[in-house]
Amino acid sequence: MSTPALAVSGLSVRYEGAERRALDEVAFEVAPGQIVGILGPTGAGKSTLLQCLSGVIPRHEDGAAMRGDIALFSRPLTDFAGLSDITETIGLVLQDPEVQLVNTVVREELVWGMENRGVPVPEIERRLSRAAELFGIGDLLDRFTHALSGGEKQRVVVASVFCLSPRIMLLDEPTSELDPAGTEGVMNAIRVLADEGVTVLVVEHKVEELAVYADRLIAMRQGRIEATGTPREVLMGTAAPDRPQVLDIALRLRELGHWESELPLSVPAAVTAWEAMTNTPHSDRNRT
Ligand SMILES: Nc1ncnc2c1ncn2[C@@H]1O[C@H](COP(=O)(O)OP(=O)(O)OP(=O)(O)O)[C@@H](O)[C@H]1O
Repeated sequence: MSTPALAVSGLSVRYEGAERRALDEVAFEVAPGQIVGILGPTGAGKSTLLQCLSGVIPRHEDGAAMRGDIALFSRPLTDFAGLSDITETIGLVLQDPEVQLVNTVVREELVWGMENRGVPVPEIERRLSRAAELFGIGDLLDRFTHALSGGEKQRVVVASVFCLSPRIMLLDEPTSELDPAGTEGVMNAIRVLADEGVTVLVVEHKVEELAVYADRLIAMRQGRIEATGTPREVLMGTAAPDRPQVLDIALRLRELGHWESELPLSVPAAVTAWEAMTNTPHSDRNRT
């Protein structure tokens, strides 16, 4: 691999008074421009991992003892002067968007971080209109942040981190409050950014979406990495915490001798495979 965007080794965290480690000897690398999906049941350590990668632990979390090494583009995290220095490279979107919204109006929310960084006005305007287009928030720019729905808040928070133009984005369940269309919109935007070279780590419970959009998955349990690889490798393996329902159905059909094609990880892939197997276009089946 060329210089990894992220390199983690021997990363362990124990919260004060906790019986077990929240992270236990975690190690992995991520290439620039990849989307890595992080899966795992509640308490697996996913959020703790993102907080370590963004320097929140240990710098802003006294109650967590951390050891191990993290490097962003080969630069050890310990070499960064402070959180504001780290956020030049890495942007974190927390699980709860309320915590991250600090301005009254959406446009101010998107602009203030750029102004604080001294981004020139024409560039602020450019990023603002790109964010509005990518995350579908053009009609929200003049709304009060407190009056947005949960899903709207999530899109605004992701867009405001995008506006800071980080090389790595860490997203903690960025679509938990979004409907299927909103989820697809955010995932598509993430794909566009990754294709432009931004590295994205996204914690998600929506496994079908991860199967489609992620280049790699990391499956965690009890602070450890249980499996890592392509979505197919991880979701077909025994360590997968969840499987897309469509994959389970196709597996069952295969056992019964009714599914000859490659096993699908998403509904569109299943439809395409079904069309090929039955020689029946999906739209025709809808009409009959
Ligand atoms: N601030 C904290 N103080 C003490 N223990 C914590 C703290 N934050 C997390 N933990 C514990 O660390 C472990 C990992 O938590 P973490 O939030 O990282 O898991 P997660 O995989 O993100 O879970 P979820 O999917 O529910 O968000 C859990 O046992 C949790 O109770």
